[in-house]
Amino acid sequence: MTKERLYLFDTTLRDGAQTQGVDFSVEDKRLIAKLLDKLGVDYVEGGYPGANPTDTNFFAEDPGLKHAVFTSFGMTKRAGRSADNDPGLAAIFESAAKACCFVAKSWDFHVDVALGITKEENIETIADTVRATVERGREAMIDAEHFFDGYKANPEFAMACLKAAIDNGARWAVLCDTNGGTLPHEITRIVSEVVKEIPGERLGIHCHNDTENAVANTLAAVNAGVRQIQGTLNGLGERCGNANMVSLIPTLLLKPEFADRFEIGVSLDQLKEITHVSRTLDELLNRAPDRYAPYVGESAFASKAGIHVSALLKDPATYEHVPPESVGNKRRVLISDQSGRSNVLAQLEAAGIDVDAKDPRVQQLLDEVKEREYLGYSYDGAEASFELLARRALGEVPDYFTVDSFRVLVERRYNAVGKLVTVSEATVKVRVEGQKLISVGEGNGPINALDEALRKDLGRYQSYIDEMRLVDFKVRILTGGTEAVTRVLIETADKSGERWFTVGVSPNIVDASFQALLDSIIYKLMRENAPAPETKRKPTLKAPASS
Ligand SMILES: CC(=O)SCCNC(=O)CCNC(=O)[C@H](O)C(C)(C)COP(=O)(O)OP(=O)(O)OC[C@H]1O[C@@H](n2cnc3c(N)ncnc32)[C@H](O)[C@@H]1OP(=O)(O)O
Ligand SMILES: CC(=O)C(=O)O
Repeated sequence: MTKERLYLFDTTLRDGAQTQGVDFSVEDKRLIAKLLDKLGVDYVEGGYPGANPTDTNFFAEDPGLKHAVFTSFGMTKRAGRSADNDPGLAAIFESAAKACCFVAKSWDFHVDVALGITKEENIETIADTVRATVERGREAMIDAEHFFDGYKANPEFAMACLKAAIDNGARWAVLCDTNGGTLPHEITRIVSEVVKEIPGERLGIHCHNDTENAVANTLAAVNAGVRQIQGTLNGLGERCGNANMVSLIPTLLLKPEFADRFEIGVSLDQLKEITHVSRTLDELLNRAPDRYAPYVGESAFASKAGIHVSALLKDPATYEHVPPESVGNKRRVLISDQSGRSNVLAQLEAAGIDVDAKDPRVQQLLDEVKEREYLGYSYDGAEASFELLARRALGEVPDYFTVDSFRVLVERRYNAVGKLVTVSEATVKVRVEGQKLISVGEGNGPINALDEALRKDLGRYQSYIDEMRLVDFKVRILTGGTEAVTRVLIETADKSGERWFTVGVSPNIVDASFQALLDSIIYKLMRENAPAPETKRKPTLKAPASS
């Protein structure tokens, strides 16, 4: 069966820039455009030339896309003036864009209230704008704004707007659910009616996510006949965002209902880049990646429940809807009080710890995890602390150094220029192979000061930890066992980009933080194969008697 072509139109750089808190520079735009091009999307809509200096500059040069069509956005010409005389259109036509996508009103209520013109004038603005674009040798298309609301209110007018574009040479008329309130069954019904008059290969879909149905609505529109999909990376976009390309692309390529019928510009090899693309965008925007994002989130293939893990290890298909590698993601097995022996074995194997499945220490370790979780520890987000717990149980963690004591002072005082300041100072006394070391650290808070002091001088181990940095620090007060305790989760990173998570629990926040900081340093020393001191630590769990 020959497959039909579906076209992907990415609007991260335009609708995505309409996300609260998102602000792209020209350089960001160039980088993302290249990323999208490499991924294999068909159109990269880069913004609105003439609307602001960033977009005008971005459109001044061709970004050198190899596959995607460089596309501008803009509104149709103002009523009452010709397309040749419209300054908004002039800026778009001066740009390096090869295709132009115009937002066109298709809801009579909007024509009346927002534009204050007649329906006939609106149709004429669409027709003239498209004609002028085609005359200049550019590919023209319209985003029929509020199409679904417009169709419900006045289907004849909504259809006339689409036809004004198509009849004057637009390659695409894109049906927009601008307010994002349309539901999948309505999309199916309306698109099925539209394709009776305009062929699906001239129609696109643009859905907003205000009822969390943008992806579902997009797929419903494809099933009903449209052949262009608009969306954004990570679902960025006005208000609640747009249809998420990062969810749509894997669905189109991996789900037989779509993969067997359609072809897209992204290959299965390119699909393996999608996790990287999604995280690169977050990195660029300084946003924490959504851990729970379908396909690409860190938790998308993370299994926690013992019953899941036990089956997953027999065959991943038991609990995975697609293989994580297909989207460049990874399988993760979590450890917690929801675990069984299978979780422990999988984690040990992932950490490179060789233990026989029948070794009684596996059950002992599981019991210890459950007991510690009851006391307030949480290992499903602190894999480095779990690995240390396991290796300590097996006697594999050297006593690199010993902390004799620490002290933290918090002082509020007037400084030399008479300003009231709160300063924190920490002193840590450690012993490294018999050598006593005392370090003092200052910080904007007690934990920061403690971290500074602890990592200031570890003697022969200092070079291994020089490039560590504390990335995140989360505190929760909870009831551990029967007492109120503080749980501190610390994320640490090093220069290579590796990140690891450790946990500490205590009724005292400084003590809990200190435990997590210590775990973080010891984990790093262990990963770096730092030389062990002469004396080896005894296992905390007894090895089985040899037979
Ligand atoms: C559905 C969408 O997401 S559309 C998103 C469009 N993107 C943006 O708005 C972001 C960039 N926009 C901008 O920088 C500015 O809005 C500009 C430069 C485009 C226009 O700025 P201004 O001229 O100051 O107008 P302002 O933003 O206040 O109002 C929009 C004007 O466009 C008119 N307009 C809106 N849609 C259309 C359309 N499809 N065709 C013609 N005119 C339109 C409105 O009636 C309004 O006109 P008015 O000022 O005569 O009332
Ligand atoms: C064009 C567009 O972004 C919309 O109608 O939502």
